Amino acid sequence: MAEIKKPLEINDRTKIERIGVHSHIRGLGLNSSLDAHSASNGMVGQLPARRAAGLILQLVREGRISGRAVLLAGQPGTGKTAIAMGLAKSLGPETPFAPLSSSEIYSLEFSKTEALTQAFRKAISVRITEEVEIIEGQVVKITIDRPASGERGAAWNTGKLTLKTTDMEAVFELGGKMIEALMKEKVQNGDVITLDKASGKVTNLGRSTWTTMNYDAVGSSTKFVQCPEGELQKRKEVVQCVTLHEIDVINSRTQGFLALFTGDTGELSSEVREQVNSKVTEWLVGGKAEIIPGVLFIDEAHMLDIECFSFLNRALENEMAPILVIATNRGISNIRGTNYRSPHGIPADFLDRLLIICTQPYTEDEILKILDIRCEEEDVKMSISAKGLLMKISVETSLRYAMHLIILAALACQKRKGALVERGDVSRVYHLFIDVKRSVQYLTEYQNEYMPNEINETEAMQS
Ligand SMILES: Nc1ncnc2c1ncn2[C@@H]1O[C@H](COP(=O)(O)OP(=O)(O)OP(=O)(O)O)[C@@H](O)[C@H]1O
Repeated sequence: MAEIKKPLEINDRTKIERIGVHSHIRGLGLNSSLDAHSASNGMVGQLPARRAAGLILQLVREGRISGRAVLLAGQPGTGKTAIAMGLAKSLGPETPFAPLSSSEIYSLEFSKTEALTQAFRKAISVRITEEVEIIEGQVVKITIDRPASGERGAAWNTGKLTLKTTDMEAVFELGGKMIEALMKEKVQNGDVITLDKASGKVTNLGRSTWTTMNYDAVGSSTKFVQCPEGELQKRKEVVQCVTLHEIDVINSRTQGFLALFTGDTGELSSEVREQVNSKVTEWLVGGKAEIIPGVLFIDEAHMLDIECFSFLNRALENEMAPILVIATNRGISNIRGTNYRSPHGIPADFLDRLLIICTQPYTEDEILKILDIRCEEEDVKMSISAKGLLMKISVETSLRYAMHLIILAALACQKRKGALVERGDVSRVYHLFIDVKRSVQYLTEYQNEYMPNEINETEAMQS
């Protein structure tokens, strides 16, 4: 591999915010001395677990995390994933957080170890500082030559760009790609722009303060910048943060840059990874880069098998390893693929290296507060007595089930043209959608009415 390529602009991906099950979680809700507020940042209760997660956050921030692994253990719906999300939100934009559910490891496209290796490398960022050559100036004039054929829709291939600083002015020839980049950035006379000479990337920095005197009125959102001084061509220090996985994908001949967007990376060769590692080490030694280990979160950890645990054990020994946070709601159960029983379905030697954080069931007050936050998040106005009923349902069934009923009750309310969700709306949807307990009860009652399956028939024959 001649040269290791770094991805450009990959951190510019637009995030689409949806109302998801954890969208109300905005952080761990801790104060500056890492004590947990009873309700803050969308997080309610679980004070010891949140405090413990706060200490992990501190370790990550101080970079003292190599080889550490944390287990979040607790009953279903007690906020293990919510705490991991809170941790992720508190990390800051440069620290990577790679979430993974154990079931994603078992794929036909790649081996378990490949899936885990990719996940590990998604949780390690490299901050690269380098000097690039740029052209920076205020646009005086853009001339684009009409296509010779005069055909409508024919591409504009050539043109000229005049740029100036406070000290000089120069004209640059434009090619088709550069014209496209200028159009994409909506560059017009009077804007201050930079052109990256290596990649051809155009950045529109804003309107030059000089233009206000010469051009028409501008909108209130317009950003003003000074007209650059000195030479048009200069060297500038730029900082990029990319994960090791992103560098791997870009340097993998078979995958290429677009795979980052489709997520269709397939197996990456260990050769590419070795070359990327040695290049990154070179950058580190030369002071051009810095490693930022982040957090790898694996949910449903009881679904990992003995090979995965042995891989994780070894991967954690690596000095570049991120912090590993795993979560499970299982008690004593079989280690996947074996007949051995073990706490949480996790082998004893692996358990021994974990810091264990336990989550506890919620009190009625805490459930009420969480439901309140969810109503706000889903923009649902609900009466106090309806919330009380929802809380009772949550105690009898589960927090998740009660949370699902919020939007359903709001729809029932909308249907009767009500302004406030009332007890009756909650009760109506409670009877329309059954929870797990009632589903099991129903199944036991009507078991014989269902189609028999193969296992039942075989079992019946054996007995
Ligand atoms: N302490 C909390 N504060 C605010 N919201 C919470 C809290 N705990 C749980 N929730 C919310 O309740 C729902 C269920 O919680 P979560 O998925 O985190 O539970 P879990 O322990 O990971 O469950 P499981 O073991 O079934 O995976 C989620 O929508 C979560 O955001």
